[in-house]
Amino acid sequence: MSPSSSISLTRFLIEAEREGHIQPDLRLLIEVVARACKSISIAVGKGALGGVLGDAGGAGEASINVQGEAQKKLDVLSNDILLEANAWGGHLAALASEEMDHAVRIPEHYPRGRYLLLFDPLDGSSNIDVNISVGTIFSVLRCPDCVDGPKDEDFLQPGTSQVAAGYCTYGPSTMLVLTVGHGTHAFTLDREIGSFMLTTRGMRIPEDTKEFAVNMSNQRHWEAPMQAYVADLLAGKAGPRGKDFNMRWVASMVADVHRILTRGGIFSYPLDAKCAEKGGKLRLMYEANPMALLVEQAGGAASTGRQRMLEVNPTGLHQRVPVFLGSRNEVETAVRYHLERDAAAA
Ligand SMILES: O=P(O)(O)OC[C@H]1O[C@](O)(COP(=O)(O)O)[C@@H](O)[C@@H]1O
Ligand SMILES: [Mg+2]
Ligand SMILES: [Mg+2]
Repeated sequence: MSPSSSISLTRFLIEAEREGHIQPDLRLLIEVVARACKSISIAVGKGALGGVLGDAGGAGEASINVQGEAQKKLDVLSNDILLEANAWGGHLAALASEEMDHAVRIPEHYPRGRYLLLFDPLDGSSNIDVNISVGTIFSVLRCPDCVDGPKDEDFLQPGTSQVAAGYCTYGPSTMLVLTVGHGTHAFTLDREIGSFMLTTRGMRIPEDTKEFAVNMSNQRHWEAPMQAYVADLLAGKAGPRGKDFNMRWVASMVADVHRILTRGGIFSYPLDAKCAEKGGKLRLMYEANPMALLVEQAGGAASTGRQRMLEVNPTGLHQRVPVFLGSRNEVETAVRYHLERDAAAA
């Protein structure tokens, strides 16, 4: 990685356009999202000084989102920043957010573009108040019916249809990680000049790993294949895997996935008895699909444990799924534990 990269996000996107990887309106849309992420980064960076910590809602009354989760002030603020930045740009037909019940159409009297934008405005909400990395995740789809639509159903496209996906991580440095279907690239915000600068072109996830990320406190609630898989990881050198594994869990998907894109590993949020009714904990459209595209474009793999993530046919805007992603061989091993045990139980 060059510490003195001179390629800005803008220049990178212009090159991608010249090479025919993106259309000019998608370039502008990505620029608008990046600008919104800069504003969120400034708000996150102010912390307690900016009055942005703590729960949203009035005195003694929690504000609950469509996911049934209590919102933080920064969840609401980040959502507003993304809505405001994108609503009138002319590149979008509609937006959908983890924090909103339904998609929002661009009003008819504004120029309506041909893309759909989905986002998790603030990922890792439980970490906001303790000054640990959080992030924003986004995904871009084409609008199939921009004349009469768009409706919620127009967003229900498999992850393979994404034309762009990315995240911004608000950590020690602010980074934007992006794919437009031609590799996964990392940009670091140069706070002095206010631009995202290319710092890694073509991120590659090592195929093998000795590091896993999972919330171990859910162990007793997991399904049998996951129990067996993690038991064998924990058995280390003496066990069937023949090597010792390390564990990391930030509890911000953006931060955990960023580590995996940087040095490998497997991230999982499997099905457990607590979230089985909902289908999982993480959201397909706002979290799993964009991360799956980024990971695949970096040579990794992403699965529900039983199916390639990007091939899941969505049934709802807020659908949840089990997630396994990261180093290709390790994800394939985890999937094998599921499929073999399913077959034996059938
Ligand atoms: O608190 P848990 O169960 O470890 O879950 C952590 C997971 O939940 C999430 O925080 C969910 O995202 P939100 O903060 O956007 O709801 C992920 O980022 C993270 O991987
Ligand atoms: Mg999230
Ligand atoms: Mg969120």
